[in-house]
Amino acid sequence: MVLDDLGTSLRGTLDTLRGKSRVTEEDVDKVVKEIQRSLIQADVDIALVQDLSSRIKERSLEEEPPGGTSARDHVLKIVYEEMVGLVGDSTDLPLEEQTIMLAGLQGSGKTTSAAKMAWWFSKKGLRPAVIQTDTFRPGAYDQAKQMADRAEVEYYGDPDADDPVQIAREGLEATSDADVHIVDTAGRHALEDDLIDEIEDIESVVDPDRNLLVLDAAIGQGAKDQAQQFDESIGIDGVVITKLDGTAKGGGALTAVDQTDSSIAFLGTGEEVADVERFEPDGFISRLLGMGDLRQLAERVERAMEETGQSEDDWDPEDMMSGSFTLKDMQKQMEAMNNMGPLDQVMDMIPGLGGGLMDQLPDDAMDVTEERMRDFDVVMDSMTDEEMEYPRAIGADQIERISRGSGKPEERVRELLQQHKMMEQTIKQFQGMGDGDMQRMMKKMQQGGGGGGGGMGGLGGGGQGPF
Ligand SMILES: Nc1nc2c(ncn2[C@@H]2O[C@H](COP(=O)(O)OP(=O)(O)OP(=O)(O)O)[C@@H](O)[C@H]2O)c(=O)[nH]1
Repeated sequence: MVLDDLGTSLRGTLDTLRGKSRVTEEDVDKVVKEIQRSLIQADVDIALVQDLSSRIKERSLEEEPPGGTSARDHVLKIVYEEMVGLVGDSTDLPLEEQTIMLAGLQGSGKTTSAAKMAWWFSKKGLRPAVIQTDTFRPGAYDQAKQMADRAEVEYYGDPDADDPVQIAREGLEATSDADVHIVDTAGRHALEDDLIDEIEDIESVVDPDRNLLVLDAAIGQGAKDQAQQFDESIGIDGVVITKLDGTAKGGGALTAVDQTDSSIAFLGTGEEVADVERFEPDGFISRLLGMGDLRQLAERVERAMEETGQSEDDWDPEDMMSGSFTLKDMQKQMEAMNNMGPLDQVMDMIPGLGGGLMDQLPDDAMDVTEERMRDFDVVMDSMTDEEMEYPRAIGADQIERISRGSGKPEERVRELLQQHKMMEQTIKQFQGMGDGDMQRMMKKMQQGGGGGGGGMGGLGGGGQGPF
């Protein structure tokens, strides 16, 4: 993820401010240096970095922290606000009828992003259609069709046609019952004149409400020229940054946003249709700084529940808080959790778990955890209903039988029981709390994760369950 190590290094530096009530110039210099180092490593334009640094420095030293705010929280709040300012607002995308055209170089992730965005709009209750106008790359038609099928959205393309403008025109007609049209265009190795001519022709037929530039996060400063040319030709309203799962960069995309005076619309975090996030500056920066992102977490939980066929009512945290927590509950949660995406991405969204705690784990710890979760699932399938309901009553003989039945070592069965016990205890701590207590607890978790001054923008909403 972009700027991955910023949260950790910054937290280390900010921790040196603990206990201080005022910041000195030297303190702020240290913080600013950390930020500069991370941003430059992530390919953010030097001029942008310098601007940001001087604003953080100036504000930290000149602004008077509100009474009772520690020096650490004062600086963190300013860093947070300035970073949110650096990434800018999210591209305005009303949930209504519209046509979006995608532009970008070959391999930037346009086709994948078209399907992901269509999937995203469909989850918001709209009826999207993807129109593939790429006649240049063999296989583009099939790839786009497969992705659209996976996203379960309407698709139009014509593998035999060679005029993209005609495909666009026919595609819009053929999908006239859809309300969101996403038009994918051909890419090239580099920006060639014929690509620009082609995209301008398609644009004049499609008459899109928004043009989004799709950029690979690893692009670096080359993004600047590309963004400028596309902007001059068709006008860019927003940027989709793809492949954020595979790089610690992403700064080039920020340059493109700056260059086109636009904003970020979506983030791509994997190859599957569901690996997409609507860009939300406050949540994104919170996560980056290790403060979690409850809004994204809540959205993933909601989707995961939909996929497992559970409704909010089946999984009401209040219910779980008042009753006993059985292995059946644990299995349900694990299933939902699996549907939420890679564990490390999910963990980053949990206040108090993002950044710091994760960084202390060895690199393969998450793989081990995912593997272990799969094993737990197999182990649970070998248990009787009664064992699932009353795991505390499981004795040595039963452990041996379950181990044999599941083909997993006894050690795994014990680990599962141990894990269940720990979760049950966590839930007990939550039990009996009123809403206000719950909020205080959430706030505390945020602060524990380096969040400092509570109430920072956008961290409302609620994660559910103890994971
Ligand atoms: N890991 C990861 N891979 C991605 C992401 N988005 C796209 N890809 C992969 O990047 C490769 C190129 O993506 P495409 O969607 O085909 O790119 P394109 O811009 O349509 O390419 P052209 O049609 O050739 O212009 C594919 O292998 C995708 O699976 C992402 O967010 N994460």
